[in-house]
Amino acid sequence: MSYFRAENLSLHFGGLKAVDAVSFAVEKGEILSIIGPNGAGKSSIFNLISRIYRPTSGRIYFEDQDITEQPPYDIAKLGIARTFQNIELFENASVLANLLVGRHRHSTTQLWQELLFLPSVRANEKVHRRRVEQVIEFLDLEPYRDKLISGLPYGVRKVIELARALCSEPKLILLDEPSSGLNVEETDDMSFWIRDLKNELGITVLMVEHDMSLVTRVSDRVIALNYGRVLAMGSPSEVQQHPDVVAAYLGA
Ligand SMILES: Nc1ncnc2c1ncn2[C@@H]1O[C@H](COP(=O)(O)OP(=O)(O)OP(=O)(O)O)[C@@H](O)[C@H]1O
Repeated sequence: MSYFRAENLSLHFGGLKAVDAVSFAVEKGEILSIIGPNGAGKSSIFNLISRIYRPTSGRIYFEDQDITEQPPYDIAKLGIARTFQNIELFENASVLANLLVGRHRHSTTQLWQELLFLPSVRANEKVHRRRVEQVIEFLDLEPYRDKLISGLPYGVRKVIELARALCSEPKLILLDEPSSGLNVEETDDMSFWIRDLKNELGITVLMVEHDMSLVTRVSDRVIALNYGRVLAMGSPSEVQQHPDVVAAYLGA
C-alpha cells in the first residue's frame, strides 16, 4: 500500500473536467512533482487533497486511511500541510506570530484555559515556541524573526510561507509553485530547502511547479497532466522527453 494515493480522482465544473480520472501514488520520503500547462488541473488536485473541493468521484488515501470525506481541519491534523501559490500570510503581524499560527493544529488547550492562562497553557506555549524556533533556525530566518511580514521582500515571504507549513510538523507537504515570483538565485535556495525537507526532516513532498529546472533538480518522479488527465509519469527526464508532454507544451 502506498503512503499517499489518489484513485480515479475527478472534479467536474459543469461540463468541464478539471480533473479527469487521475490516479497516482506517492511513496514515503519521495518528492513527486506535478507539471502541466496552464489549466491542466494541477491546483485542482491540490484543492481536492486539502478538501477545498469535494471530488466528483474517486478516492484519496493517506497512510492506509480513506481521507476523501475528511473535513479540511482534519486533513491538517493527519499531518498534511500546504503552501499557496499566492502567499497567504498575515501582513501586519511579525514572522514569529505568523509561524505560531502554523502550530494551530497542535493546540491541545481550550479557549477558557487560555483566558485563565493556566499552567497547561504555559507548558503548551513553550512547546510551540521551541518548535517554531527550530523551524526558524532550519530555514535561516533568524534575521527576520521579529519583523513584520509587510516589510519583507517577496523571496523571504516565500520561505516564511514554507516555514509556517513546517511548523505544523507535517508528514506530507503540498508545495504549490514554490518558485513562482522568485529570481534564479532564490529558486536555487528554494531547491536546497525542498531537498532538505526530504533528506533532513524525512518529509514526503508533493509539488506543483512550472520551473522545469527546479522540477528536474529535486524530483524523484514527475507526473505530467493536460486537460485534467495524466499524460506521462516517470523520472524527470522520461517525462520531459515524452512525446505527448512535448506536444502539450508546444500547444500541438
Ligand atoms: N472554481 C472553478 N470553477 C470553474 N472552473 C474552474 C474552477 N477552478 C478551476 N477551474 C477550471 O479547471 C481547469 C483546471 O484549473 P486548475 O487551476 O486546476 O489548473 P492549473 O493546472 O493549476 O493551472 P495554472 O497552472 O494556470 O495554475 C481550468 O480549465 C480552470 O479554468
